[in-house]
Amino acid sequence: MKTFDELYDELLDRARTRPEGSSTVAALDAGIHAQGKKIIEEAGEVWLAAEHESDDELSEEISQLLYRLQVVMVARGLTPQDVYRYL
Ligand SMILES: N=c1c2ncn([C@@H]3O[C@H](COP(=O)(O)OP(=O)(O)OP(=O)(O)O)[C@@H](O)[C@H]3O)c2ncn1[C@@H]1O[C@H](COP(=O)(O)O)[C@@H](O)[C@H]1O
Repeated sequence: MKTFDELYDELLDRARTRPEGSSTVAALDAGIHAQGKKIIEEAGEVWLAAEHESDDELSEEISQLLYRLQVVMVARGLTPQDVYRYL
């Protein structure tokens, strides 16, 4: 179990250390266009899960969307604080 901020710190560390087999390193290397497509894909899955699936399945889809948003944050050099100031 981890918080949004803890996941962000983990992804930042992956970007810096580039460990073998990291999904995050692969996603960062794929570029902003591919990262954006993943956001759209996961957002669609959240929508479908909200209409048709269980709370557990919806929670998992939301976690994947949060992850994909964080990949773009890391790629663009945004911190959680950059985002929180608009909440
Ligand atoms: N929370 C996530 C996470 N959510 C989703 N994903 C990635 O998204 C994939 C699932 O998304 P899809 O439904 O698109 O699956 P897919 O179509 O089969 O995947 P692709 O073929 O498109 O890669 C997973 O296989 C992961 O590659 C994640 N990858 C990593 N994390 C967390 O990020 C941290 C760093 O992970 P690594 O960079 O892999 O070390 C760890 O805490 C992980 O738990």
